[in-house]
Amino acid sequence: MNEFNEINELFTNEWLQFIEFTSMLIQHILAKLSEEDQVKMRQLFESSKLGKEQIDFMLSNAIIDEEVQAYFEICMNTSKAHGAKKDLKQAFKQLTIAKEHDLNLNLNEAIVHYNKGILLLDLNSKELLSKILTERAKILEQLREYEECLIDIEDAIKFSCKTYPDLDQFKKDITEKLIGYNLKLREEFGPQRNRLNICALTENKQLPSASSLVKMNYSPDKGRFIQAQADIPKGTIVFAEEAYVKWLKPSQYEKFCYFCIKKITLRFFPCRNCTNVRFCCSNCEEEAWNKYHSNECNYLGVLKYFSYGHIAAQCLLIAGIENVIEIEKQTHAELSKWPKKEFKQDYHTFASLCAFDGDWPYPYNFTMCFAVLLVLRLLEKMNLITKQSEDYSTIGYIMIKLISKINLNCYSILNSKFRHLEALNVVSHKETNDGIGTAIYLSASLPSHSCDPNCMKIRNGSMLILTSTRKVKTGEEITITYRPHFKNRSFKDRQHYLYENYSFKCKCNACENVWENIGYSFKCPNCEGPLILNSDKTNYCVECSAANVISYDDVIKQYEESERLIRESKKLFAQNKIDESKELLLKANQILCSFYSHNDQIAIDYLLARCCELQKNYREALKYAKQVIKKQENIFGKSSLEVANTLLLCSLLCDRYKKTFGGIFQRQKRQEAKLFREKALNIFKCFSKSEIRVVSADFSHYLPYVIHILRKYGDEYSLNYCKV
Ligand SMILES: C[S@@+](CC[C@H](N)C(=O)[O-])C[C@H]1O[C@@H](n2cnc3c(N)ncnc32)[C@H](O)[C@@H]1O
Repeated sequence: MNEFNEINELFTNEWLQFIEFTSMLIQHILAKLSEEDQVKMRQLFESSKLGKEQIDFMLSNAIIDEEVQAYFEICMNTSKAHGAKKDLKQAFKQLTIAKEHDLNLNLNEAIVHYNKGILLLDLNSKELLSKILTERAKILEQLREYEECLIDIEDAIKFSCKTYPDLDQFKKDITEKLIGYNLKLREEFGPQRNRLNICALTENKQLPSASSLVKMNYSPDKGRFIQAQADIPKGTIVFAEEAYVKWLKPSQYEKFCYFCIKKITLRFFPCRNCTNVRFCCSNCEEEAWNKYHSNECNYLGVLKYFSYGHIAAQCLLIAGIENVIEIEKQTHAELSKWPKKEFKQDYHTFASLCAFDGDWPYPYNFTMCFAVLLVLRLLEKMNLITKQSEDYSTIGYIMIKLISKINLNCYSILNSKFRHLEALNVVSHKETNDGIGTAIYLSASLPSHSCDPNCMKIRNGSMLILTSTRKVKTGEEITITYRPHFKNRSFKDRQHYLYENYSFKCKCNACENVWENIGYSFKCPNCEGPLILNSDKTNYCVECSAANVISYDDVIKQYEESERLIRESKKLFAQNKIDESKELLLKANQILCSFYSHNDQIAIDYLLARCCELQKNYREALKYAKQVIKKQENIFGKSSLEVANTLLLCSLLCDRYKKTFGGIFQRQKRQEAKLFREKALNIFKCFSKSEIRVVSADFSHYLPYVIHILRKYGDEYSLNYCKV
């Protein structure tokens, strides 16, 4: 078992570590099994689908049982060795340091030590907790962090057994300050700075958290899907749903609320039992505790290795094991009878979610099975099941099904509510992965995928919002993208990705019509037509149908060189070496000339416009900005936010340009600036209902100008931006 400890040290990502570990373990186990069992195990895990058979085999084999137990104990001992415990003495030590910092006006340091102290405090000492929360609130007040301060005061009032008129007054004062402060922000930045003000929709009786404009329907091709039952204007919220299960990556335990996944900034509320996880307030702590954390709390050190296994365990705990067994037995037969008449937000619904139907590759399926056995062991420890129970292996099997459902229906929870590229309406060549957790939504699991979707996802903590990105007509299907978009992957790559990851052959409109992304293609050496590149290195020209006419590796090499040049030029730009930066950009531009409209070309033109602007060469800056518009129209559409942003940039450049002229030219440029501005505002207005106007990263430099324009000319709602 020593080698396993080494692996523990090697990996920072628990799940990767676990996969690596189980891959190694399978060899270890095979070597110990009888020849007959070796053959059986190989067959079970190398060829057939994961299910009851594998679970039963693993449960009935004494050697495997021993290995499971041995690993389980290692995890338990490791987590015991590393986990800090509540310690009143240490807590007081921290609180004393905090007080000293407070007296010396080192307010941020004081908060750090209050946090450390509160984490170690026994929450049963309610009066003490209330007193310390009040002290922390006072510091937060001095830091003008009124929202955070108010949460502490409310918790202080909640935990205090006595009535404190002082606390009530404190709450009143801070509430007033907060209103005043928000009004000030509103004056400076417009309404609702950085905030997406969306309440869960409750109008739809069939689908909780969906708008009444949609309903569920069924087709033999796709199963259940969501359909518009009235015309839906662009920018309408069709789903706003809280996650049924939300799982935070262990590496994020200290950074986000373990229950609602809100970012922890200055302060947090601790778990009543452990020092592993943090909450944004006592209400979240209470809810998590009541729903699942009371059971799993002491075993987080073990569970954190199992990722999907942990999420499945949380599903079981939230739903209640007996309930799950009962309902799973009933619904198993019902799955073929879609659509359901009723759609209740209970475990019944979760059980009826579609499951991943493909084959998990070996030894990944062994990893999953092993995780399930470990969770079963944990459930025993929690006194929720016994090994003697006839349902023991059934729960194992249910867990496998749960994992398959999670695999197919899960959404990533992203670090920032606006960071997701889709929210920027940008389809990027390179995909980013800044997931901090995983969530399951019951209603929002139903929309189908399309490579040309009509809705986009926006995350706000663990809340998922789907909004329409164009007008959706009555009867049309509501679609989102499961990742591939016809603007960033070839038809072949899209089909491959969806089959590999979700086990279905995509039948969306874009795929049925074999749409290729011309905007991302390369130039065919024969006819200069759009040449489509697939990730398996094949390529073909849409215009002359020539196949495999270029070397994939050569193109990628050139592309990487252009990327390097852009990187270097950005560095030079940051050092204020504008001429040198421009030179590299022009070189990169030359390389990318043999490609069609890439995002990278847009980035280059943006930077060139910026260089020219700093050189006060507004005419050339305007030329590059106009080139950006053309490419953006090509990629994102004429009325996209990207185009609107660049139109505003053009208007800014015209304004500056005009100052270098006199008389008639000045008037002409003023007129031009106005035209650009009006076009931009018209686009922004279309997005105003969705309350989302995002300024993309490339554009952040012009943010003050955007704010200025929107405040001066936009409607009341057209300013809700986010720096990214
Ligand atoms: C997350 S579920 C969507 C809800 C599912 N249709 C149901 O009945 O529960 C994903 C499954 O829907 C079907 N599906 C979704 N988008 C599809 C598409 N573009 N083409 C074909 N099938 C699709 C596939 O069976 C896929 O495995």
